Amino acid sequence: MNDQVLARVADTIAERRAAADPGSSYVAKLAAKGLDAMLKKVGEEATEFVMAAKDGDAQKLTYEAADLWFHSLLALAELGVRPEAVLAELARREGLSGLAEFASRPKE
Ligand SMILES: N=c1c2ncn([C@@H]3O[C@H](COP(=O)(O)OP(=O)(O)OP(=O)(O)O)[C@@H](O)[C@H]3O)c2ncn1[C@@H]1O[C@H](COP(=O)(O)O)[C@@H](O)[C@H]1O
Repeated sequence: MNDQVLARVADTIAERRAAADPGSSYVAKLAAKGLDAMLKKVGEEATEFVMAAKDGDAQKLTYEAADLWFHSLLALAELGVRPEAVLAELARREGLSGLAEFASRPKE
């Protein structure tokens, strides 16, 4: 286990999106349904993450976080964003501190 896991899962997602059978591949099944279906799953998994956190169940929280990250990777892939870009943004923020420095970030 190392920090290449996100990149490897993104590579697998790209392979499955390109070639896999929606009948046997979960990635291909959601890719066939499109972005809205992926975003619906992200919302559901985020809710399950919050419920696990409120329960204080660390094992379930870990499981739900993995579900949330995975479905986020699916949505990122649909929009052509690699996890390396997200990790680079987190790394950039390591050099920032305090409200003033974060004020320059893109607004919703
Ligand atoms: N990490 C995951 C992963 N995490 C979760 N899931 C799927 O996401 C689902 C989670 O959704 P839910 O908990 O809501 O369960 P569900 O009700 O069965 O799901 P739905 O019916 O709502 O779709 C699980 O049932 C799994 O099928 C995943 N499916 C795939 N991966 C990765 O993607 C790779 C390719 O998978 P396939 O495309 O299936 O070959 C795998 O080798 C893994 O690395």
